[in-house]
Amino acid sequence: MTALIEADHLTRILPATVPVTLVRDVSLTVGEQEFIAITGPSGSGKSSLLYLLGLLDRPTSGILRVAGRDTSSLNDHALAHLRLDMLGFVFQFHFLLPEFSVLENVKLPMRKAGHLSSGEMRTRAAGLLEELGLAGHLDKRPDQLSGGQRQRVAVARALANDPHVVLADEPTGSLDSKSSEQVFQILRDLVRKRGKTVIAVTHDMDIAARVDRRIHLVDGAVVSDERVAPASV
Ligand SMILES: Nc1ncnc2c1ncn2[C@@H]1O[C@H](COP(=O)(O)OP(=O)(O)OP(=O)(O)O)[C@@H](O)[C@H]1O
Repeated sequence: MTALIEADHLTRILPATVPVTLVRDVSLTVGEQEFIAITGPSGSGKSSLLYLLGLLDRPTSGILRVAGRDTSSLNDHALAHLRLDMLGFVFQFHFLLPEFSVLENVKLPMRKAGHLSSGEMRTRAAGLLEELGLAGHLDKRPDQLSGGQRQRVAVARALANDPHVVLADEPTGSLDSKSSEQVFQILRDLVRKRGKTVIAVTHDMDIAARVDRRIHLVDGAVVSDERVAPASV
């Protein structure tokens, strides 16, 4: 298994009068084409761990390697580039820019990465949106779409730079059951059909039951890391 992300005794402590341990001594390896759920009670550190794995936060101690690179030695600029090249994010709330069109929102991470021409960005963004069933909505603004459609735009944006790993924080948390199922199927297809790795923080037991690996946290620590046979649905 090629390791995409390797966490070695990661701990994240929030400095305060009484320091808060968000993530406690977590070691794990994430490989290619894995479909992973991070589960655990509210406040168990799921989002905090996702942010560390996604290079949105730095550990207090421990080593995090992404694509074999020790991230502790990287400055913020290098970290941002590694993030743009390797990782895509989907959050519970879509965080699309309201004043930009759907197409522009998906082009934004491509602009930041700076690898493509304007025409290439447009073609790629439109292609992703079409694949996600949003062909007729390219020029709309996010507030003209339903919640499920907005979340699909957020998935397209996460895929903008063709990342190896998509990290999702409660991706279905604000959706009705039909839209949740659609987003689940899209995430599953990213793994099955596009060979991506997906790591999703979720409270949704229906989703957690259908992934290939479940990492369960309690009080910031991994209490179980269970691989299951890939589900057919
Ligand atoms: N900036 C902060 N300041 C103080 N406490 C924080 C901060 N960020 C997180 N925490 C606390 O750290 C713990 C872990 O938070 P985190 O959001 O990672 O948990 P979670 O498992 O994702 O929770 P939830 O399921 O409710 O979203 C919680 O007790 C939270 O209240």
